Amino acid sequence: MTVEGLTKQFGALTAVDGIDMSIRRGQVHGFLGPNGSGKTTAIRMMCGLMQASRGNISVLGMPVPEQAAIVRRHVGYMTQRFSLYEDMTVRENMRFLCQVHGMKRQRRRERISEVLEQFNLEPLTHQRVGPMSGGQKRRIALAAAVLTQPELLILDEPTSEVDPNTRREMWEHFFNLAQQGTTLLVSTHLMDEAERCHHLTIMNQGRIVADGAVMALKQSLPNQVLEVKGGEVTPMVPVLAALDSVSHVSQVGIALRVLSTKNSARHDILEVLPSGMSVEPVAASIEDVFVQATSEGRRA
Ligand SMILES: Nc1ncnc2c1ncn2[C@@H]1O[C@H](COP(=O)(O)OP(=O)(O)OP(=O)(O)O)[C@@H](O)[C@H]1O
Repeated sequence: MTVEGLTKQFGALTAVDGIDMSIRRGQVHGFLGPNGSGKTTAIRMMCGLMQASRGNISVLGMPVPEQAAIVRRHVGYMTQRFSLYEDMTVRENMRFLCQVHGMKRQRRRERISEVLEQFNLEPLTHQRVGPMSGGQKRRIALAAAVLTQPELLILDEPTSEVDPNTRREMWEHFFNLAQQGTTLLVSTHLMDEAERCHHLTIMNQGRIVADGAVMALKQSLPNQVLEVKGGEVTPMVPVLAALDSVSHVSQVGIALRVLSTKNSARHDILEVLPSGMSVEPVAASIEDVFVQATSEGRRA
């Protein structure tokens, strides 16, 4: 899938501001950004569910919105809000979806059985979706999104409300699907999930502020990452944040993680640290990349 110059304006607000994106087949492509940065709006345009103000979209080689109807047959989309019918059972929901996609009866039976087994949903087959937990609904929504064996699967925050074990299971499913050739675009706010992706695009205020393979993004971080530990670190947060050479400080357990673009930072920190505390350079994480890439908007 490729998008060029994709833009969406809601009156005076430019929610998506001329983004270029390219997603390779068989990859798990993470889509990150603070709340309101434009991810869902971009996704909705890619699926042909919302008209772009400007720009070109090509999904599986077909232009959108011109061929959106055909494209949608090959794309699975799991929205943030559940698109399941609450009064129907799991099986009834699946049967309905297959019918909408014009799947023949025999094929429909096969696919529903396969998917129910694949996602361990057999015990829930005949239960109504309404009273189920948020996590169960997410699992069912994912199963529903892959019923038609889409070539491209777009998942908008698929693991919110999901417990850690189910989350792990869902990610196993994502990689199995990618292994079989499905392309996945996954929006998430969870940094451990972002670390798992092959490729990441980070948005801020409607623009792409970082894009690349996970390792490459970490290596290209202009900031050095320093870790401060060895005592009462909490009172040191405002002290370090006030230093000119420090751009960001956050506490992680018993340590502080400090971002800086200046070489003098380690020296400056040592000058204000009480004795017994240390400051050492550490490897960058995707959270560091995210904080650096999206900090401009917060400062503004
Ligand atoms: N239909 C709409 N009409 C007007 N403004 C909208 C509409 N849809 C989204 N917006 C605005 O566009 C901006 C981007 O919203 P969007 O939902 O795309 O962000 P997001 O990155 O998906 O956020 P989140 O992480 O919270 O889901 C926000 O300021 C939002 O209020």
